[in-house]
Amino acid sequence: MANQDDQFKKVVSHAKEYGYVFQSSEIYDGLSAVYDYAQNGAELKKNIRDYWWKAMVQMNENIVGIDAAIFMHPTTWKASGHVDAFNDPLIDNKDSKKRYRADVLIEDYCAKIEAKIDKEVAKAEKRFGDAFNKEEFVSTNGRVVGYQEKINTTLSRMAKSLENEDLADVKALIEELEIADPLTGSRNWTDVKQFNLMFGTKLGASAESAMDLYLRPETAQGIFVNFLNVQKTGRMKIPFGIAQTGKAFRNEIVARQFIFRMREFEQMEMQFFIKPGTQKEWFEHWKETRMKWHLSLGMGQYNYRFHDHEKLAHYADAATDIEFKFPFGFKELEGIHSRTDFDLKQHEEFSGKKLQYFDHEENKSYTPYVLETSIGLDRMFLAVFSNALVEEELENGTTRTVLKLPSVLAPVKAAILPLVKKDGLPEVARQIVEDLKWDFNVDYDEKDAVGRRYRRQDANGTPFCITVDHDTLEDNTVTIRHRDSMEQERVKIEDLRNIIKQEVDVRTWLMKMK
Ligand SMILES: Nc1ncnc2c1ncn2[C@@H]1O[C@H](COP(=O)(O)OP(=O)(O)OP(=O)(O)O)[C@@H](O)[C@H]1O
Repeated sequence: MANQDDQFKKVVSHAKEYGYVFQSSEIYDGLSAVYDYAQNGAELKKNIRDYWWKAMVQMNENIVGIDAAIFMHPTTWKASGHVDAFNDPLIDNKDSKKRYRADVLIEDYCAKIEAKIDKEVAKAEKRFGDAFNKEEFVSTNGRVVGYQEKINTTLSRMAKSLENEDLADVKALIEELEIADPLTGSRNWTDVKQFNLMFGTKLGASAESAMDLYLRPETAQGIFVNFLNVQKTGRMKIPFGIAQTGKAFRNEIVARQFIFRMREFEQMEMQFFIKPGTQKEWFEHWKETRMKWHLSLGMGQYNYRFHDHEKLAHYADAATDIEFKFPFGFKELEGIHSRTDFDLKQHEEFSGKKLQYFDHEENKSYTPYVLETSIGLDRMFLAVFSNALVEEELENGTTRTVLKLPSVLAPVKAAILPLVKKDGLPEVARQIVEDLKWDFNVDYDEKDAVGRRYRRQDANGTPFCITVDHDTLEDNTVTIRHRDSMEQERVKIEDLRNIIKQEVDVRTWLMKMK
């Protein structure tokens, strides 16, 4: 656990030190769970967004993108169910005055038991060596079976109580399990209450005419209310999708883990409108397609897993999460939901407008079913960034910090370095910058010895360093150094553009989805 914590701390401090993520309003001591993307972070974020947009919109003839407003008519949120049901159960500790999510306290309790199971497994693995059969061990070892049962009964009781809105039982469970405030150890809890996560605001100048509004807690509803507009003006035929990226806001009770859980964040969502009855096939299709998108970035298959939901939201008939192994364990990165016709039907009812599709092949109208893929851009940023940050032991006994970002996403694609600040080398290097900047985001760096500059660019995730030396003046060649292998080769200046393009081009990466 200490290792995971250390790794996570390194991620957070590296993100600050190299201009990726800053605490918002830091000079005023920050604002809890709100972050700003800095000069490199903004580029990385934009590149992730573009990579998603190209895979979803540009590569699919039947998917189009929109950009709906953050403010929406307040009835939208009544229809969607957010006003009544977008709640988290909260509990306060009377002594520490700290507020927690009751379900998270219980889940953390279970995670601790899970850690005990892992410990037992590791011990047994050490004892039995190659003869160890994990599956058999966890299903027969008395202590492990007991732990597992405890987790199962706890989680299923919690799920049932939450579903039945039996908040008294959630509190009873916390008391029975003797769960204490993680900060102070106090068990002096208030009752569990529901807390709506939407931020409210007002539209209009005078108090009398002002209208209560919400900041959208998800981007999906902007797609649903525009469903017919897009379908008609784009002459879209089912099956088709509408995608959008944009800010969403949730007043999370406990926002923690850096940019994993924020109060202002960005989503990349796509709603795919389909014929009723075909949702199972499309659910499988999008599960597979979205996983391929993740794997195309080469961040290791073992870092991903599906988590199929047993307990479904009221609007869904199937749901799965793509979980990623963050520095603090496997957690949801993306949700794929089969949302039935719930949203369109609700908006029909609340607006009084028909939101149906006329199917020319079947010669009838129906309310389409919807398959949703929804991923948090900030979470994806954290996945990419934390996975990329490594410390490597080098042959000469030193270590280097390197940010092995997928080169298609790296903020700066190449750094151009004159070996020395004289003899006309800076001028040649500047000329290369002038030439490459039309195609790529490149950096010019002449400060410090070249070895230090290499290290700086490694830590910044720059895939290529291009060094201009005295031979360049003779034969128009430069040294190009590859970030991950540290290999260097001599190439012609005129070939640089193609060499870089081949490596960082979206096409090269997205082709891996095929
Ligand atoms: N507070 C948040 N901060 C950053 N990203 C978020 C936040 N809430 C949701 N997301 C992202 O939006 C995606 C889709 O939203 P969805 O409503 O399905 O999340 P969720 O199931 O409420 O997430 P969680 O269970 O982690 O709260 C999530 O998979 C996640 O990547």
